[in-house]
Amino acid sequence: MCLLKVEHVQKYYGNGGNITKALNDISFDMKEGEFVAIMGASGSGKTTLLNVISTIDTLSAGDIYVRQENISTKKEKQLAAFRKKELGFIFQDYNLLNTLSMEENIALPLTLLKEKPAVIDASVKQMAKTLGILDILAKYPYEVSGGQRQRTAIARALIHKPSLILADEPTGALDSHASYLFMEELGKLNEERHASILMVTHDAFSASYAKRILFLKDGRIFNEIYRGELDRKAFYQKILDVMTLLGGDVHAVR
Ligand SMILES: Nc1ncnc2c1ncn2[C@@H]1O[C@H](COP(=O)(O)OP(=O)(O)OP(=O)(O)O)[C@@H](O)[C@H]1O
Repeated sequence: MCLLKVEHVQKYYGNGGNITKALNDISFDMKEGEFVAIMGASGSGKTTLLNVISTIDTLSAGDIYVRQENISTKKEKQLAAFRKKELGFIFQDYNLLNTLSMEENIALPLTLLKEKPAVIDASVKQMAKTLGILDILAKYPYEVSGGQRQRTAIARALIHKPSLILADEPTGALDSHASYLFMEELGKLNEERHASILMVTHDAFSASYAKRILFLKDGRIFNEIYRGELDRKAFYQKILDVMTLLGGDVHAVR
């Protein structure tokens, strides 16, 4: 079933003679259970695309449907409810709140949805057990390891069973080993729990865990590649090839 439909989306910043077309007629679909990465050079529109899909930012033109519901026409109050219920977020720095325990951090989406305390408690325990972080629930973010913070961020993104997980440069602040561990977790989430994931990244290694990659250039979809039957390493090589083609230089696409 179609989970996300992005139709002729445009986003302009500025006015008069000083307009930046951050998104210039973007259209694509995402099915339930897909894992899609968005790549492209700095300034190509990646974060803007994620922000309009997450309704954090408004569109200049076009429509976005989540499960056939047009989210571009909703009012702010409805949007807030939509974000809380349907979306899970994973940010570069994980955005865990230092004043909340790990348990409270994970529970946050359910607390915002005004779930009953007993339901919250059971869900958090279940999720923490799955991710192997049961023993740190009473601790605070600054008292645990980087890997445990990652797992907590994943638990929080999943606890309310969102339709779509949006990740913006989730490995951006991690070294290569931590990136590997994080992407293994995210990959498992997609493979084993069929989570639908849309991830912005500039990193070919992280992108190689996705099943499909959209390459943006100057606010447009410039290229699209599928993993198909390739194993992850072969897909990684293919991504590097496209990046070279795109930028003339791998480093130009960060
Ligand atoms: N709030 C804003 N006001 C004006 N211009 C903006 C704003 N946000 C983004 N832009 C412009 O829109 C374009 C796309 O920006 P965006 O942040 O989406 O790119 P990106 O691909 O995510 O880049 P990066 O990899 O550097 O994060 C850029 O030209 C940027 O300067």
